[in-house]
Amino acid sequence: MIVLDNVSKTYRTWRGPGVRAVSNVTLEIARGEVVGIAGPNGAGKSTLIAMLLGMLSPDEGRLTIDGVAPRAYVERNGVAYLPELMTWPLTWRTDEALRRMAILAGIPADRRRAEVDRVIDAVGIGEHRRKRLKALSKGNLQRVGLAHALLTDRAMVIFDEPTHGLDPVWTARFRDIVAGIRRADRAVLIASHNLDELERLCDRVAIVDRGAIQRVVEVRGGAGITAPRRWRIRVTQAPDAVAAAFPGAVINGPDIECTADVAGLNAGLAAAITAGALVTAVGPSESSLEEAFRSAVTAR
Ligand SMILES: Nc1ncnc2c1ncn2[C@@H]1O[C@H](COP(=O)(O)OP(=O)(O)OP(=O)(O)O)[C@@H](O)[C@H]1O
Repeated sequence: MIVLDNVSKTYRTWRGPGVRAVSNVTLEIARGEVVGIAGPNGAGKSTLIAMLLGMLSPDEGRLTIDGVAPRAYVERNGVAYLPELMTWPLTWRTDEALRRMAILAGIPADRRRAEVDRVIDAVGIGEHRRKRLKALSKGNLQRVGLAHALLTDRAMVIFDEPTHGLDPVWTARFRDIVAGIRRADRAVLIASHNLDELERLCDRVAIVDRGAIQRVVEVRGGAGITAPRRWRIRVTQAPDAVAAAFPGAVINGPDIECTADVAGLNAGLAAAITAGALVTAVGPSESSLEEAFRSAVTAR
């Protein structure tokens, strides 16, 4: 559905060579997919999103959505977009703001009230519906933005830092909301600094740095199960038995850090338990996305 073919964008300045914010990005996003974009500050995520929304044009390469330029696509079909920062007048009241957005989205008058109620309910802001936006907390304002994104039935959904400002309960609920909007005919793109969130929500995550895609990581469906990775094993008894079962393992306080694939992990644990280890917890020492991010992004 979304095709970026060698897309680049440079911000021109009066002096100097300008800033090449996006550099030769090639990526395809199909209907049915949830794709993440991760990258450090200034990596080019917002510039990519602005081009997908048709607000900026690439100055090299080709970017199409359903075969047409983004601006034409968005004008024809609309987009569900949650921006990083809310830009509506803060004197608007929550329900009135959403009603205006419903009008702009072309929702017929007889369904408008029900649709606004539905999204207010979906993001749990019923008690704030008559408040002015300026009186809302940051997290509740973010939920209003999310309500707006849920208001329309769009095939392209773009979330920019969607859980920014949300408390842990709503961060978790947001995951359910994304699970609910995943659909076979819809492409969802999520830009976030929260790798844990991207790992839980997305099928693939593009790691962007200095304007370029450094890696695309498959994060779903047990991808990488045969690849060795770092594990952290906690024991209350016989840590030496665990260390002995994993060549190169390091005992670090109550934890043992080791490297193994999933089959090796199970075999090593079985041997350690037989040798008297009492295992209380086992988990990856860092997520595979974190590992990929760390190796793909140049420190600065
Ligand atoms: N209007 C602009 N004029 C000139 N340079 C810009 C402009 N907007 C962004 N840039 C530069 O382009 C590069 C990419 O910026 P962009 O905002 O796309 O990054 P980002 O990944 O969204 O960053 P963040 O995570 O901090 O939001 C940065 O070097 C930034 O300074």
